[in-house]
Amino acid sequence: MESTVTVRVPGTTANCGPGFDTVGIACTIYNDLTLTLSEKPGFTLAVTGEGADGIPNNERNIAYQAVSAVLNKVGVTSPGITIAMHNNIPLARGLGSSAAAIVGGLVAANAATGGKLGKDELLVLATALEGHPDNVAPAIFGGITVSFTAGGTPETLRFNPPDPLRLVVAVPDFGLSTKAARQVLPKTVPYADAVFNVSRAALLVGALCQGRLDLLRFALEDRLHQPYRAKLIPGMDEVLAAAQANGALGAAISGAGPCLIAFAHRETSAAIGGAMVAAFARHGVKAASLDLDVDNHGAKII
Ligand SMILES: Nc1ncnc2c1ncn2[C@@H]1O[C@H](COP(=O)(O)OP(=O)(O)O)[C@@H](O)[C@H]1O
Ligand SMILES: N[C@@H](CCOP(=O)(O)O)C(=O)O
Repeated sequence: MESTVTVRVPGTTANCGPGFDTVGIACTIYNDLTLTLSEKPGFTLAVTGEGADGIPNNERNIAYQAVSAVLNKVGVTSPGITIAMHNNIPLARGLGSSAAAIVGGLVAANAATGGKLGKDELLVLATALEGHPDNVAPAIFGGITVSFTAGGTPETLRFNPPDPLRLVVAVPDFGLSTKAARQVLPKTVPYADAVFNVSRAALLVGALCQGRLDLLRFALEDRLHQPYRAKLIPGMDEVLAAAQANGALGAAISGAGPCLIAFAHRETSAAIGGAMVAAFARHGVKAASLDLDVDNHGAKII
């Protein structure tokens, strides 16, 4: 019997300043993945769109690994596996392309085998493949997620964004793998910096829940990862300052970077995007801007 499923998965912005490896938001930029399971033996994988040339089309592909993880978990063997992906999320920029590929594979395989796994179980598989839960959680659940591990099991608290919240992303023309951006982080941080981040992360969640967008300029401040990653993103401080000077509610690195993201009201978003791109240009970095909303659905079958 043949089963074909297409899944649309949102990109995600993780950390949101102080919420390192914890807070994530789904954004209105999407990758599509079509999976066919069949009795006819064979494996094919094709990728189009963003970064297609550099993505493996064999068993090393993380979307294929995600499909396999679900088949193993539910005890299904499929002689034939065909995967076709179309990417709109830029690769290795800090918008969760790897999480989207993983979640696309998991959700498609789960649907194609009768939907035996719930979203919580998909979160466990996705976190194991991605290594941290903050992108995969909003990619699965949509909205804003606060993820944590309890007794070794990743879990997430999901809530809707305050209305209206616009996400303006400056996307540089160079890639930075999350792995490389994690290697510059220190093993320990000063106690005062940890306390600073606890205050900001708690404020971030409170401000987003209460719609206190005026507090985001403080709530997006971070001392755990951004200061260390600044050397990987030319002009980072100036780009963040340009966003703020042009009306941003607050600004931060998106994920592990190099994208920088400003939280904004709709009416100021165009000016903020232009100012961020211009500030990158002053540091010799070509960039483009994306004007996104929060995606409230997460991955869905289309
Ligand atoms: N559609 C895809 N299929 C398979 N692998 C992908 C796909 N999209 C991204 N990846 C993998 O994820 C890597 C980028 O992940 P990462 O460094 O975490 O950055 P980000 O998730 O911020 O884009 C790519 O180099 C590629 O190996
Ligand atoms: N918490 C992670 C988030 C990585 O997000 P990505 O979109 O860059 O993959 C980190 O900061 O390393």
